[in-house]
Amino acid sequence: MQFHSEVAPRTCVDIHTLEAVALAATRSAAVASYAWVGRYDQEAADAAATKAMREALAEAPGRGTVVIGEGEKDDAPMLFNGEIVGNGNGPDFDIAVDPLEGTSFCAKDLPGALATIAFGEPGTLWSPGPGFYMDKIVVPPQARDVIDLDDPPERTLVNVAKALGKKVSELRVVIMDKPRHKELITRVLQAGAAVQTPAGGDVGGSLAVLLPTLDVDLLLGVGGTPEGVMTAAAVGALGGGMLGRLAPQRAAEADAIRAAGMSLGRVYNCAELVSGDAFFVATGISGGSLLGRPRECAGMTTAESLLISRGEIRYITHTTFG
Ligand SMILES: O=P(O)(O)OC[C@H]1O[C@](O)(COP(=O)(O)O)[C@@H](O)[C@@H]1O
Ligand SMILES: [Mn+2]
Repeated sequence: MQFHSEVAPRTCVDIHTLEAVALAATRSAAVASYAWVGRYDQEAADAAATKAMREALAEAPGRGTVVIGEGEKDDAPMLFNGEIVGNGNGPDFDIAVDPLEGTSFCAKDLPGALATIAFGEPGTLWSPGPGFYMDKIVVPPQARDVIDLDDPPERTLVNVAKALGKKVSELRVVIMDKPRHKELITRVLQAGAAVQTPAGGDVGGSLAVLLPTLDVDLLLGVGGTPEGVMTAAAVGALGGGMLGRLAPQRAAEADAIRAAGMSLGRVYNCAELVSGDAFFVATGISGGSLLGRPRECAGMTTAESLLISRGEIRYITHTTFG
């Protein structure tokens, strides 16, 4: 599989080259922000991750467009929406980045902070415009055809349980522990399912749904739009199911979405959030069940990453010397 360049002479760069760039980018971001783990300085950690990821992406063969970064929400000066990355010698590609996903986990030295990126062919990554938040459902492949964002959670649980060959009481649902999810958590518990309620990090929560080794069955609730698009790259590559709908959390956000001519009611499926070939890469920053934290020892730095691409998950432990 190749991402093609539209410039003449037509060039092709093997997808593995872009995967290597993506891995270098998340690894650099993870190692840079690891220096800030447990230092209670979210901004410094975010800035270090973003700067390192941006420098690594400058080496990418081709011309990448940052379709979504965290720029607008976090007022970040780098890797903002529309920024062009890469050395220009190669294909066009789109990226969605979150150099430090789980900023507060990093600042407080809690598990779950990740450096993340998704690469897609040009025009394939959905742009949420001024929408910062979206309602999401993420399920494994077996349940991809039974989800509906308009269903009440009780019905979703029944349908997903059936598709997974389980009872509702055997389901475990990831829902971020946010005030907006109080009622949702109560209803899921009353329906008989168990919940896992991390303080944040719905990319990691969604990955856990997709990975057979981690004991969760679906993710529900409202999280960030950048995180939603990156999640969709991973979900789509593995054939899982995902639905999303903009869910503004403030009147100004809703107004901006309407002013941009976007629909507040529209439900996007995974193939609409990421509409072509794409891959997803993450590197661990603060450790946890998904990926360990970077380790430095005797002049060597080791980082743990995963790459999700076209039906496979690869775990990469990478050690650099010097
Ligand atoms: O904390 P909020 O404002 O509800 O936003 C939810 C989003 O924030 C996160 O928990 C953390 O994201 P950042 O560290 O990039 O801010 C995401 O996983 C989630 O989608
Ligand atoms: Mn994030």
